Amino acid sequence: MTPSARLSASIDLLAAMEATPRKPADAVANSFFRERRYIGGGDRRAVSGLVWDIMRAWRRIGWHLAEIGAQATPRLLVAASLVLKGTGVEEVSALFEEGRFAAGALTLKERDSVHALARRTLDMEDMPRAVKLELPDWLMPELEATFGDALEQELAALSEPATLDLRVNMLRATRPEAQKALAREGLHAELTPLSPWGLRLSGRLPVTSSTPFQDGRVEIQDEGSQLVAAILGAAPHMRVLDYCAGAGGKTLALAMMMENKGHIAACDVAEKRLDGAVRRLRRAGVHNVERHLLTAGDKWAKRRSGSFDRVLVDAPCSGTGTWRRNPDARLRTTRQDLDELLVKQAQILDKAATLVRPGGRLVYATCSILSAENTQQIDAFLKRNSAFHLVPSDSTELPESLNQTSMFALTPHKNGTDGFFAAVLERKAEVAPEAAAAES
Ligand SMILES: C[S@@+](CC[C@H](N)C(=O)[O-])C[C@H]1O[C@@H](n2cnc3c(N)ncnc32)[C@H](O)[C@@H]1O
Repeated sequence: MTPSARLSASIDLLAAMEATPRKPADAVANSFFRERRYIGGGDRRAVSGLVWDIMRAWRRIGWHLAEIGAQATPRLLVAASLVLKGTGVEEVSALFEEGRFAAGALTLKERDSVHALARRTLDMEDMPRAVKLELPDWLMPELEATFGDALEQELAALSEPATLDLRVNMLRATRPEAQKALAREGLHAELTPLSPWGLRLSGRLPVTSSTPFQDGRVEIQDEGSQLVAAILGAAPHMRVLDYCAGAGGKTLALAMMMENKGHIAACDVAEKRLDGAVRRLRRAGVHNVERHLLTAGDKWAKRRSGSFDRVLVDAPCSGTGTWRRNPDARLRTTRQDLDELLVKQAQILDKAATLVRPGGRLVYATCSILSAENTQQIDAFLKRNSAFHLVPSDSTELPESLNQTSMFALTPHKNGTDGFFAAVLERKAEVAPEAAAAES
């Protein structure tokens, strides 16, 4: 593709995103490229790179365009993004050339806007704080309360592109073995500093076509997500429930911790997601997992009440901890979305708690950085459920810095992971009748 054809494809992709504002940008991009198989890998990466850069600067570019009285059309967003990041006006105009597959020349009005932007830079002193930080206005107080003075640093780290983390499947290989196997295919990975199973690649590399991925020695999983699985402390022969299992990302890690021994029930309300786990479980050589689709009026949970040693609630959440990967979500999340999620999380937590055996443990986790979804949910749960209390994790797989912690809130800035929260709760053992009588 010529540089102008790449701009043209970027403009089309932005228009497709604008047409489906509630759909995650990566889902729109996937269908966009599926329908245009003629766009090769290098071009696809260049087009996505440009569009993702624009999304990371969405409010700031929009603010500049509003300041000069221009409309934020996909064409102007692309042109403005280039100019505001220092590309000369003439160079940008030349990129918008005529020709088959090209972006087409800038109109007179567009040229005027580009000229008006020439004296500006992406970040300006007089921008409102929420614009500078690429946040919806309503989220500012939430995040100020969570991060205080560290807000700028935390959000800057959440704007950086994410690393690509892998979890080595110890059922199939050790970390050094997997690392060597990847290196033989040109994929150079470092050990992750916190997870004992993690490898880190920098940049978007074609991992899924590599042999170690295809034969189940490695799985894509952020280091923070690996630590959420680790904090549960699942061990061989336990009965474990992954209540919001989705496509099984954490189920796979739990099965590995259990050395494929014991039983895992992986539940979810979304059939398609749960189906997505089948191939991954097979590839990883996991065979101690039963999948169960939760439906209204289902007796499954009732029959298993109080029967699990460990229960993981990887709750549906705002996903604010994964903004590095989904920069569009930063501006798509609404106050109403959050309010609905808070209700849902509390309901799921209460339901999942009934499945924990006396003396058993429940881990509540989110990939959110908002205290409303994290510590505040735990505080409220403990007030509603006096049978539970916070306890230090008994996992032997946590790094020293998190050893025996009862709660963590990881962030890209502090830990180099996605933002993840986890809290360990224990259901108090039932007091035996004789003991109760002696106490009274
Ligand atoms: C954060 S995702 C889980 C990701 C998954 N654990 C993983 O590691 O790949 C949250 C999941 O909760 C599921 N969910 C939503 N409402 C639920 C409910 N009422 N009960 C159980 N699962 C629910 C969603 O379908 C979604 O798959």
